[in-house]
Amino acid sequence: MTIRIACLQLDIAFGDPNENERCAESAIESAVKDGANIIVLPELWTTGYDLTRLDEIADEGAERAKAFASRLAQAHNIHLVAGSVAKKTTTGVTNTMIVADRSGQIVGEYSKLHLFQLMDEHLYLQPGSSLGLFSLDGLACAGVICYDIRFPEWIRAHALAGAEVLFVVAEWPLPRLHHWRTLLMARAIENQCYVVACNRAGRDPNNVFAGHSLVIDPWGEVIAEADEKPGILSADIDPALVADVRTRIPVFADRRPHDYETAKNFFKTY
Ligand SMILES: NC(=O)CCC(=O)C(=O)O
Repeated sequence: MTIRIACLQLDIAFGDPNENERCAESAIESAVKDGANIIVLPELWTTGYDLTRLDEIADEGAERAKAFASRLAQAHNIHLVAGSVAKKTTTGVTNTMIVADRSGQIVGEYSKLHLFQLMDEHLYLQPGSSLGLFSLDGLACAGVICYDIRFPEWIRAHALAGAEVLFVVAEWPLPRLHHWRTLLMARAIENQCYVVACNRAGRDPNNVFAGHSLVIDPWGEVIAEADEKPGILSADIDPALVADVRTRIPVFADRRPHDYETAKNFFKTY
């Protein structure tokens, strides 16, 4: 059975949660009309990278984003991988992904583990400390955020737990478009999973963003790719393909973790 995915490649109004919610809701309605079962939003889609104003605009406990995701998921009977938002906590602000299932339950919450210094995240945000695993109608899913895709061992931990679909939400700048496409394809091929990657479009005061949201199958084939403009990228995925590819080339069964450990200390002996 196929599942229709829609990535909402939005342009994000800098530091304006009200305007961004309005745009996201209207894009969600369009994707629903097109038959989407799972809808994905980009990274920090309510505020953008307006990090100097987080005191004012970050979402207390991500409660507003959770209410938004829960209401729309239930109203439209869809799963909503509601991108990430700046979540205010007692120990600082995190870059946190929220996932609501079709019943309106919040079934996933993951805070970005690897903070991206080139965009000053380490100055304003706290890293998370938990895995990004969740389940949607029995489909084993993982969610990661932008820079996280440069850490294959982090994605592997999710694949080893059984993830069949990796959702990536991002604000990835245009100058590194080549890295974005190549890293996403590599993560799909090495983990033999679907990769659904939703990037933002447009620009902010510091960056021009790449767009090019992608859906890649477990064989590494790009089945849908957006251009750089705002829009909705739709694709149908077939979860049965994951088991098929994993049977054809049994990468997981052929792993030799014990031997990988021995490499760690090799040069320390000199
Ligand atoms: N928002 C991000 O994490 C951007 C990551 C990025 O641009 C990269 O090159 O990595």
